Amino acid sequence: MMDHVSYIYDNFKRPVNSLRLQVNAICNYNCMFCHMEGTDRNLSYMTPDEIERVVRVAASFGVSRIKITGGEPLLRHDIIDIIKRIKRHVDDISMTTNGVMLHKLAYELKDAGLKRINISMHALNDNDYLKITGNTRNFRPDVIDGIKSAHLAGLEPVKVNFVVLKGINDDKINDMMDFCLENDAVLQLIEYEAPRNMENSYEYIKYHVDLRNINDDLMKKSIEYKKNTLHNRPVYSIPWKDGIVRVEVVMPMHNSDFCMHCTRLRVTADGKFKTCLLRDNDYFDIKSFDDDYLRDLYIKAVKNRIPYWR
Ligand SMILES: Nc1nc2c(ncn2[C@@H]2O[C@H](COP(=O)(O)OP(=O)(O)OP(=O)(O)O)[C@@H](O)[C@H]2O)c(=O)[nH]1
Ligand SMILES: C[S@@+](CC[C@H](N)C(=O)[O-])C[C@H]1O[C@@H](n2cnc3c(N)ncnc32)[C@H](O)[C@@H]1O
Ligand code: SF4
Ligand code: SF4
Repeated sequence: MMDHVSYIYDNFKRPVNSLRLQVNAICNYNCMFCHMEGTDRNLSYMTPDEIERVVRVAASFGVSRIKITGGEPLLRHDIIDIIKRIKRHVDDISMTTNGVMLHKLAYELKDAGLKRINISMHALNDNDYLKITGNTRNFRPDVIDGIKSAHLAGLEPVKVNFVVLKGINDDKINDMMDFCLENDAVLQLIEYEAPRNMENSYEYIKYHVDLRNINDDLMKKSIEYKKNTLHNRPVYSIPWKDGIVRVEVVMPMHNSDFCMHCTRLRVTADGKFKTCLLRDNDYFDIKSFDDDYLRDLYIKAVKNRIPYWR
């Protein structure tokens, strides 16, 4: 573990203290809104050793948080090995998953070094869940088992990701607050996001909900208000039924404050640094996993980061 290392700053005074690591770009779902972390679906992947080399170099520049994502990260048969290797260099390891495989893996993930987990579940009824995830087989009960197993295994906090979609689930936020209260989870309300060139698409206009009004309403109801330093995202504590539920709101669209607090560099499944989710011309190909080469490329990528919404 590296102590007292200084971060590399980009030219907008943003330090990079975390990596968003896409460990694959395949998935057992086909969600109607999926951005695939700004990549295409493809079969590429880095080996656990290659991932460890990238993480070691990032840690040497002060990176202390790793977010594991995909595709669906739990489809990798070697995910436990990957986490164990990351853990040698970084403590705060989290994952975002659709949760289908989680009930089988939660304890192993925790033992390997995973600290916390975000589980995507965008509907509480089967029809909407199948429609959103593009599936014919219903894994929603497995996902709920996964949420419960994550708690039992000690992955804390458990967050439930909920992308708000007009006409599909935007009237279900209260139900999700009930669910999160019952399951001791943080509800993460997420605005459907897209790059500028997709904002006028039929799909986007049809389903996008601006979360600002919902956010204002939550703020009024809250008794405590904190910030997730990443993106300066608001986290509210809201008295709800017989308890208190925490709700985080992710409002990335046209939000310059969100981008000014973006402190992560991305790594794609096919071995590239990527400076921004919404850009498509910002890749730095990791052609060699040699330390010196990786260090130079890492610095180059960080220095090329530009806030998307300004
Ligand atoms: N525009 C943009 N959206 C992001 C970025 N990182 C995450 N998101 C979106 O934020 C939502 C939540 O992402 P998660 O992977 O669950 O969580 P996280 O952003 O890593 O943060 P934590 O909840 O603190 O672990 C998803 O819809 C992501 O697409 C980013 O750097 N830029
Ligand atoms: C790309 S997925 C990868 C991890 C995993 N497969 C999952 O779905 O949780 C990461 C997160 O981004 C969210 N997401 C995907 N496309 C999105 C979009 N266009 N707008 C907002 N969030 C999106 C997903 O719901 C999920 O919470
Ligand atoms: S589960 Fe995740 S990666 Fe898979 S399609 Fe849905 S959002 Fe995309
Ligand atoms: S600059 Fe903005 S859009 Fe790009 S990755 Fe960071 S927060 Fe996301």
